[in-house]
This record gives sequence, C-alpha cells and structure tokens, in this order.
Amino acid sequence: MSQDIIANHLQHSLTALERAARDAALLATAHRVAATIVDALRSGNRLLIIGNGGSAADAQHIAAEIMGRYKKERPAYAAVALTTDTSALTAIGNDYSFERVFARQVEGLGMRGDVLMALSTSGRSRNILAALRMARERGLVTIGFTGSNGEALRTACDHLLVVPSDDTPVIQQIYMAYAHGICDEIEQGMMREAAKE
Ligand SMILES: O=C(CO)[C@@H](O)[C@H](O)[C@H](O)[C@H](O)COP(=O)(O)O
Ligand SMILES: [Zn+2]
Repeated sequence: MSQDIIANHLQHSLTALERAARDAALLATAHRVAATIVDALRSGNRLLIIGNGGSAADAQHIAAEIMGRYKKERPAYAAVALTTDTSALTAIGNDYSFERVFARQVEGLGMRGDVLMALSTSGRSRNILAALRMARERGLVTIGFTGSNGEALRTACDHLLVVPSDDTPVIQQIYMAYAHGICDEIEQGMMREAAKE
C-alpha cells in the first residue's frame, strides 16, 4: 500500500468500480430501475429523490439530470429532490422530528404511481426508512441505492441496487456512476418512446 492517501483512495475506488461494473445482477437491477422510471414518467408520474449528506447532493444531482437534461435536447421530465426546501426541512424537523423530514414531504407530494428513489449508504438512516414506509402506504414505487451493509432496505424497496462496497464515499461514487448510466438510459428510453408517437 502506497503512502499517498489520494492515490490509495483512487485505487480502492477503481477496484470497487471494476467489481461493480462486472456484477451482472447489479446491472440487471439498474436496467429495471431505468425501465421503472421511464414507465412512471411516461404515465405522467414523478420521480422523488431523497438522501442525507453527500447523498442529498447526489439526490439533487440526479433530479437535475432528469429535469434539466443529461446529454440530449428534449422536454423536461418530472423529477424533484426532497432535500432542497430548507423551510420545509426545518419546520418538519423542528415541529415533528428529523426522522419525518422526508416522510412528511412524501405524504404531501407523493401520488400513486410516482417513484421514490432513496439513497442511503448504510441503509439504516431512520428518515430514509420512514419515507420508504410512507411511500408504500401512498402507492409509490420504491427504489433504494445502498452499499453492501444496506440489506435493511431490502423489504422496503421494490428495487434495491446494492453496490459491492462498505465504504461510504466509495459507495456514493459507485452509485453515482450507476445513476449516470441510468439517467442516460432514461433519456434515451423516453426519446425513443416519444419518437414512436
Ligand atoms: O458524504 C458523506 C460521506 O462521504 C457524508 O456526508 C454522509 O453522506 C453522511 O454521513 C450521511 O448522513 C450518511 O447517511 P446514509 O448514507 O448512511 O443514509
Ligand atoms: Zn461523501
């Protein structure tokens, strides 16, 4: 092992990313996730995305790819990160509890057929689990992105993408690599379907 902390991080990330890229089950889940989101968007439903910390930033990043554009010029698709409204987050956190910050927004905004995408490296964040339970109650499709210790999310999610790492930053990097691939597939899938109309 080299003394170079940054080089070590890159090497460790690369090894985990190579493992993730070769994982056929993971790739199959990612294709199902993209197809699920295309179905929902084409039906006029929305993609809601949640996460804490770095994953809150990732939630916003993914929503921006879908609402803005990934690579191609096309109409906007309905995606929103529930991590951005500081008034809602502080009011709900203050008046109820931090555990409710996403569940309450899912209760208010989520409609049957919408998709909730939950990013949690540990799979144990209580506000994420509470939001997934609320999503089920409201008839949303639930998608989880997590790391190898995130099996707690399994029963709460219709589709669970488990990245083969237990290191929080590396999990985030790999699920963003998958998320970019999924955004590409969503954009191409939506444009293909629109061209048939
Ligand atoms: O970005 C990082 C670490 O890389 C942190 O901000 C990290 O996201 C936070 O500790 C989160 O609270 C972790 O939550 P989760 O992924 O376990 O649900
Ligand atoms: Zn991070």
